[in-house]
Amino acid sequence: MTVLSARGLAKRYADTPVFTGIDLDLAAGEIVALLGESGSGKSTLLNCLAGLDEADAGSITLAGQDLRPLDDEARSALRRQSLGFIFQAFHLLPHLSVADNVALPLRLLGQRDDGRVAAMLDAVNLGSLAARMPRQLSGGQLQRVAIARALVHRPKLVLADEPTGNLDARHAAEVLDLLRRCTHDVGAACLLVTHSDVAAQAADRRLRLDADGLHAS
Ligand SMILES: Nc1ncnc2c1ncn2[C@@H]1O[C@H](COP(=O)(O)OP(=O)(O)OP(=O)(O)O)[C@@H](O)[C@H]1O
Repeated sequence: MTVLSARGLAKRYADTPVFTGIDLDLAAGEIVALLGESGSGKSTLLNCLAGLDEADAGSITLAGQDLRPLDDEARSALRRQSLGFIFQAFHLLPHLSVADNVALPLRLLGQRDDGRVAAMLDAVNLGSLAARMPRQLSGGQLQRVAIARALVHRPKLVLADEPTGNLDARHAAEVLDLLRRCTHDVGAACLLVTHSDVAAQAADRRLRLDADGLHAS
């Protein structure tokens, strides 16, 4: 089942084109690595898919819904429901506990499910740290909280921007393994921006972004 379909996506900043003619399909259950040189536009593409930035041209169909005819509010609602985002710098809220950070996507959907939050924390091996504050965790632990938060509402699509960029090899492998397992468990598709060969090889397939567009790698 196709979770995300993008056609003809293009983005430029002032006079500088970042990418053009991007077509992309992601199926439920697959992890796809997005590779490319620094500055090739990987983060920009991810942000456009997530609605954090706006493409200048093209269409995006997410969970069967074409985003174009939707107003801002409907787009945001669909993205809240269907999307999980993992940032390189974690982006946890410092004044909320680990459990409350993980519960956030559910709260934004008007839901409360303490059992689901606890199960997600167990899935990333952080069950015993639920009451801690983010400043009391290591980098690898923070990234695992971010994975739990991105998946707690069972999104159809997970976008991860260099989720292992800040971690040493052992913790990076652990986080990738968790991401793969959790993504498969919730049946999501995952697009993973990475500079790491190990992460790229762990993906189901690899795409490379360059000046000519997006190619199988
Ligand atoms: N807000 C912005 N305004 C102008 N130019 C931008 C903006 N954001 C990104 N760019 C430019 O767009 C291009 C793509 O940037 P982007 O961050 O998407 O690349 P990337 O492939 O993710 O790079 P890296 O691997 O280094 O993170 C770069 O040339 C960058 O300078």
